[in-house]
Amino acid sequence: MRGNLQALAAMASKPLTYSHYLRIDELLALQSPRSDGPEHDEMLFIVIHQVYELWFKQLLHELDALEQALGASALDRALSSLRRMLTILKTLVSQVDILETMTPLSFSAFRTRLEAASGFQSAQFRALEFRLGHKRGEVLAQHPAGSAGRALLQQAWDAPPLFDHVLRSLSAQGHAVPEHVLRRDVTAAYDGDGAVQSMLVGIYRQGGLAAQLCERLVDLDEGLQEWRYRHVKMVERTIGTLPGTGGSTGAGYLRSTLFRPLFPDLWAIRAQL
Ligand code: HEM
Ligand SMILES: N[C@@H](CC(=O)c1ccccc1NC=O)C(=O)O
Repeated sequence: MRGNLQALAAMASKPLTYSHYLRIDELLALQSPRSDGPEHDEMLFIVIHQVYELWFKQLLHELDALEQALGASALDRALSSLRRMLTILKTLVSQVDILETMTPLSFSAFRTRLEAASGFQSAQFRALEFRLGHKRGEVLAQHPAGSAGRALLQQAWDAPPLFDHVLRSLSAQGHAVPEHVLRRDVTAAYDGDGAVQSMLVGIYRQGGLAAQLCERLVDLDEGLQEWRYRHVKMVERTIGTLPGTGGSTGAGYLRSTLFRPLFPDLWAIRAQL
């Protein structure tokens, strides 16, 4: 207790600086290349992944605000949160360009030091997938019980995905969302519903903020698919047909993850609009 008081007194006496507020010294000490030398490009590899994880953290933070706005049927706030998420997603896609300045030769010079580490193990990416509705039990099980990643994923697993928050908000605003969809098991996959699609067609024809919300959700779905596509092309040019360090077939596996929509109803109705 006395130590805390002394630390607080010391903080109170010193003026707050950029470095102190942002804990820059700690942040810049977090890049630990493992290769001999070390290989110049390993620093880029580490930095870009850490930047991705900070943006994943921000996307999850914005998702909290989006879901809160939907719960209050405050569609203007919901659209602001979505606009920010979409802009972050564009940055995540464009960041792939930076990593593509690394040649296959540079990457292969330190790739063995990555051992079995892989993006497969990104708990925040998987939490984002769960919160956006792409829940898979086997992914949850891949993260050790008691780990921070497992706790994050369990919370995301139990929570209603974004589209359920959208449907509950639309229902609260008087739109005809079927009861069986509102009461569905939120840990189960959702493959779309005809009555929901009819309701959405009505929303589009009515226009307004609810229609804009649906269009931004399509942008979000497309944006994540865009990142997956860029990641596949980067993998193809960097390791070709080599298997992944995470045990997958590599690019072949990643190609199989493309084109799975997060919000199937919004894609199913395009021809009716
Ligand atoms: C040279 C760069 C990269 C290569 C060669 C690469 C390769 C791979 C491969 C082969 C996989 C399949 C799993 C495995 O067997 O390992 C994978 C998965 C993944 N990688 Fe990368 N990756 C690279 C960069 C990145 C970056 C910068 C991120 C950003 C966080 C990232 C995030 C992920 C994620 C989230 C998965 C799981 C995808 C899924 O299962 O849908 N990767 N990566
Ligand atoms: N799975 C990648 C290795 C890799 O890219 C990676 C390794 C450690 C931490 C994050 C990574 N990024 C994506 O998988 C590979 O097979 O080369």
